[in-house]
Amino acid sequence: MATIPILIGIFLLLMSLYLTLLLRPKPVKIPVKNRHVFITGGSSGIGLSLAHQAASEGARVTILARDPNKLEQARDSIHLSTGVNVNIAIADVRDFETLKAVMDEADPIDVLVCNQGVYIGGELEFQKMENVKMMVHVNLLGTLNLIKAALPRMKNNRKTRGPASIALMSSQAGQCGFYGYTTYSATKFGLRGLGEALQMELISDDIHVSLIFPPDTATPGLIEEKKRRPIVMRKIAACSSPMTADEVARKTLNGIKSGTFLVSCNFLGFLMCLGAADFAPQRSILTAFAEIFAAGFIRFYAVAFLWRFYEISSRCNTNSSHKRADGVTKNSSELM
Ligand SMILES: NC(=O)C1=CN([C@@H]2O[C@H](COP(=O)(O)OP(=O)(O)OC[C@H]3O[C@@H](n4cnc5c(N)ncnc54)[C@H](OP(=O)(O)O)[C@@H]3O)[C@@H](O)[C@H]2O)C=CC1
Ligand SMILES: CCCCCCCCCCCCCCCC(=O)[C@@H](N)CO
Repeated sequence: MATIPILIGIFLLLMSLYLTLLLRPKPVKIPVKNRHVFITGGSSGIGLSLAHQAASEGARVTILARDPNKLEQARDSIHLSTGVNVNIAIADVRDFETLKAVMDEADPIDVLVCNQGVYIGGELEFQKMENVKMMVHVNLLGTLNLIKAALPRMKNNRKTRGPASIALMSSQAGQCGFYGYTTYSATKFGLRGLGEALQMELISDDIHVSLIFPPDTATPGLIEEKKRRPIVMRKIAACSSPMTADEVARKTLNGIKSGTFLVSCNFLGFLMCLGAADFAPQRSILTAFAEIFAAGFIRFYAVAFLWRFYEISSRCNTNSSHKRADGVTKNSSELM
């Protein structure tokens, strides 16, 4: 009878050995103190909270966005609460040449956080093509622009400067495609492919990629989004409660510092990451263990969530007059 626990013990031991030998990349610690942390979309919401936290941990911080007034307000608020002066950079991430000029002028970057992002809600059918293109351009191409502009100087003298990080701000809508998020989800799922490939390209340069998957987060961006959110998505979003920008920024900074590839922000997000590990690089034996053993159970749980999401979608949409009567639902993007 004692043979079963012994067999289980041997199995777990072999599994640990397998993971210890094979898991890549190796664990890493990425400090932020006295290092240059460059945050796009750093004048508002999650990016602004992150800038506050990085500055208070002794990082040299630069925030980038388009609106100079918002950037200056952000700089003043960070100075007021931390006593630290952050640098500001004015650029649109869609403009590669300006980004290149900004990156060539700034101190070489140790931690690049590609956090800028836009969401214009609504069903694809009713969305203006210019808004579809704008989301792809800012969220996905903008991130590629940033990385391409920053990389040459990030790689320089890396051996003497220690490990670096590139963090990509995805979303839980980059793990599950939600109603009203066709384009946005495409851009945020796109960041996952980008991140996996980039990590493989940059591992020998000691540059480590993190992908962050926040749920709804109380920011100026979310306030705007909620004004036009399709009713189906309002009901789906009610399945999980919003986090504060400070909480998400804390998870982001911890994820960056530990070189974690898939960074979740709340418990449901943690389950989503465990269940969708696929080919994500993994450094932690414990998490790899959990991914291997939890995947099936999480799929079981996810099926129940999907059942609920599809119930909501078909109940709200079977009566098309109801849909049309709700201006927010049907004409969401036409309002833009
Ligand atoms: N809030 C939420 O519920 C969630 C947000 N996210 C993601 O987190 C990130 C931050 O979101 P949140 O804090 O809500 O954002 P906000 O809308 O509050 O702020 C967006 C920031 O991005 C900047 N920005 C927008 N467009 C550009 C551009 N073309 N070039 C440069 N900067 C730009 C804005 O400044 P300016 O307009 O001056 O350029 C601003 O600083 C986004 O990528 C978002 O998709 C993910 C999950 C949930
Ligand atoms: C086992 C798995 C369970 C999964 C359940 C998940 C329930 C999540 C509800 C909706 C979350 C919406 C996130 C989008 C946030 C976002 O990116 C926008 N706010 C952009 O501004």
